[in-house]
Amino acid sequence: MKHFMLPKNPVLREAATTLNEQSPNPSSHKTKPSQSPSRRAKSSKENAPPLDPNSITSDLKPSPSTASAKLKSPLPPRPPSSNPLKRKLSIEAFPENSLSDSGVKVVVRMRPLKKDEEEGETIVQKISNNSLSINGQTFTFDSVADTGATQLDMFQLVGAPLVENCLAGFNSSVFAYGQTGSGKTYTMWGPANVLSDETLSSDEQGLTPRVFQRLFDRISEEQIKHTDKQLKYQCRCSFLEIYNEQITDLLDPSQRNLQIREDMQTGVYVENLKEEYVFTMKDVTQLLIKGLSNRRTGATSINTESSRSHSVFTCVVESRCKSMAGGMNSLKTSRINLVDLAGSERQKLTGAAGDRLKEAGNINRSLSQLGNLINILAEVSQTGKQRHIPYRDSRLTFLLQESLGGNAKLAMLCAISPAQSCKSETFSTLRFAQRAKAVKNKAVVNEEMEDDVNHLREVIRQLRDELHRVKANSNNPTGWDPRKSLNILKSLIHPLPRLPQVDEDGDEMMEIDEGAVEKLCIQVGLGPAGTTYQNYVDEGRSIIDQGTEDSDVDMEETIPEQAEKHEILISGCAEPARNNTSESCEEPAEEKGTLRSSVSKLITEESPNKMVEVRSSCTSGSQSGFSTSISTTDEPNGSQEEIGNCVSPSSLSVVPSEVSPILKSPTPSVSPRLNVSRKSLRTSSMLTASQKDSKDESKSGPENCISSAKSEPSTALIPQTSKSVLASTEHLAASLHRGMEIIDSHCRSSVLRRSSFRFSYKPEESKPILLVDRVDVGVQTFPQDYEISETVLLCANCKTKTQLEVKDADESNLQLVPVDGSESNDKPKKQVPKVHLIASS
Ligand SMILES: Nc1ncnc2c1ncn2[C@@H]1O[C@H](COP(=O)(O)OP(=O)(O)OP(=O)(O)O)[C@@H](O)[C@H]1O
Repeated sequence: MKHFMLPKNPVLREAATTLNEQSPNPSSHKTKPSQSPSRRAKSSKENAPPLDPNSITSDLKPSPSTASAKLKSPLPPRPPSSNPLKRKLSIEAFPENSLSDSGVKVVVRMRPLKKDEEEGETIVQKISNNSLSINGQTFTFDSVADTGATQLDMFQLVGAPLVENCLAGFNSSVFAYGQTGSGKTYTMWGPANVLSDETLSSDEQGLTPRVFQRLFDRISEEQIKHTDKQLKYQCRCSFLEIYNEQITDLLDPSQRNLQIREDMQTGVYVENLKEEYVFTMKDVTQLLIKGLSNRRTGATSINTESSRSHSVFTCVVESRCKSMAGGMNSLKTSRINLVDLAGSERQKLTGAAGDRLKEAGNINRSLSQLGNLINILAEVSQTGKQRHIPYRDSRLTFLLQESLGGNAKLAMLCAISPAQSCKSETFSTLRFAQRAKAVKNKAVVNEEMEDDVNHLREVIRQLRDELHRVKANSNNPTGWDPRKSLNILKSLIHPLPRLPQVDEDGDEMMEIDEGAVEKLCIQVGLGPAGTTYQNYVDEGRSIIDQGTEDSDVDMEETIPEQAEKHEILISGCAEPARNNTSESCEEPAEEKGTLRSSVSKLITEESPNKMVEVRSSCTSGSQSGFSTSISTTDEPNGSQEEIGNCVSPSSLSVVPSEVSPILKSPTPSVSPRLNVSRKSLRTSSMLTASQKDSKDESKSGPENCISSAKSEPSTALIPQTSKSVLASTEHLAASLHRGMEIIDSHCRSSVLRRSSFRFSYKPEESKPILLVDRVDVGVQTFPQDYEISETVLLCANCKTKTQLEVKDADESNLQLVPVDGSESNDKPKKQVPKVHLIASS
């Protein structure tokens, strides 16, 4: 039979002998692109039926060489657990009424005896419409068609429901399974000489042409019925075969060894498989004739035109309509898979040799893998146990996986022979059919509503947000995200143009465009790029430092290097006080550490070439506030250079650069460092000298720090007064904003700018802050309507306050500070005493 396959493609015939020698490596086989992306096959997971392992001769069962071949099989790489989720989601995404917990429909068809078999005994008897017996053993299925069943009967049993399922939006598949010569091809396609009969006048028309005739009839009916919905259908078909584990496009036989691909959106598909749009029965018939004529067949002792490959005819049916209710568009997509498997055969029976033997081995192997898959699916369906489903065992099962236990309604058409000679094979087929009957698929209506799309987008957005939040918290238990804070800080620096926002959710290391920040600083008018950049960095760091008050246990390690680098250190209070402050601010260690770490990271990422030191200090005083001082040291050619700018109106300090009191402190402090720094940057927060003066100087110390903190719990800018301040980035950012306003104000009013500055913030009830005499160091950043009352020098070590007498300072304790505030080496510099200069009112 199969005389419709007359014009065998010579290319394929030739290829049949060479394909086995080709490497299965996908990269080694080029395929030309498909006609258009829209025509590219996206045949989702398609299905195929299994083979009873019992029917396979032992010499054809999987062997080590088989396993090796399997490893070489160029199936797409296994996605990282995304597929199960995808499948799960795709099923759960549908409303319950669109779900169909459908078992596999099994129909057994018994072909008539052949002439050479007629003398023998018929071993199979039909008992009822759904049961039969063989050698006294009864099998029950969904339907049993005996030898008198017609092609139309088979269509009514299998084809008609398939069409209705398809129009409802379900994927629908039919697999023809059975031993060679049992009538699979006859049932699926019908004889070739009647295939071209578009009127289906021949009783021998196969299932497939009948299905499409019915499909087109029903489409017409539906369109007439739903004209108000503007119902439109589109069908596109493809036809392929799997021969010796290689895929060939039967509609374009030059496309051989096609590769199976898989992605999240389209599922499993065959790359470069040709798809043809069909609009009439004639279109389909032409495709069937063309494809079947290209299918590989061969003569065996049982079947003169035995199919030597698995063939899969796929039609994707899309329907679009407008819902009357909301005018939303609806898109239903269903896939029809019509699969004619190659027949299993016992080599002893068929006497296969040469190519036939090799083909038989591949056929049996893939059918065996299919049978194994069915066994597992049946077990899972019956017991509910979770098991690995070996879809990747073969091209067949991988390609057809959606139909096997997945999103499809599946009908298994099992063809058997009643001949005595086929008894063993028939038993195997019936057992396979029994197992297939136990498999439960989860078919869903593949419909997308416009509203659904929008809803899913929103869900995705929310999930993404949640994921980002969790990721951020996993890295930072306090929830404080330096990236987020950086963005907030950037956005708060008014009136700066917004800097490019940092991806707060990115996994990669945050890299700050130093140039961009520098540019930003220039734009805001904070002074020369180099120094203002550092100021900018210090702003955030200082404010954060206010909240952390934590310490760096690595302080000791930083001392030698810092000493060598002639850094300028401006700090707010003397060492003991600072140290005590760090210890007395009663910050939770965890918060301190975390925040400190985050801040350090932020700063060091922004300023990788600068050593940054953050210090906080508090002083006693009822008028609490904070001031931030920033110092920058550049050390070109080893020359000592200091740049000190104090924006604070009332505090100014210069500390010795060689060994700063802070560095000497054995108590925790912060010294986040990256790389071998050529610059150092330190910030210490402190109360203004005027505030300090309001209290007894002798009370400055840890106790006063604590008391101050406790006495001013409502002062927003006193970090040590509330833990919430630590956790609130916005709060810190607000502090920065306030500070920046002050800076802005200063920038507008001040004639001079310096390379470093200090700014302070005080509650309204605090005393007026007086400007400090700049001398050569620092710069005042407050409006000039303040008057300097006095200048006091406070020793960084002993905290004693004295009148500033630069000339008395020990020359060895002098540092060079650029007068104009720039970092340039060319700028004039002036020696200043390396001691804290604190201006107090
Ligand atoms: N129900 C039937 N009525 C009449 N003839 C049939 C029927 N079933 C099968 N035949 C005939 O039996 C022969 C084998 O059928 P067919 O080629 O369809 O078997 P097959 O299962 O496809 O075999 P293979 O697996 O080797 O391809 C053909 O000549 C076919 O015409």
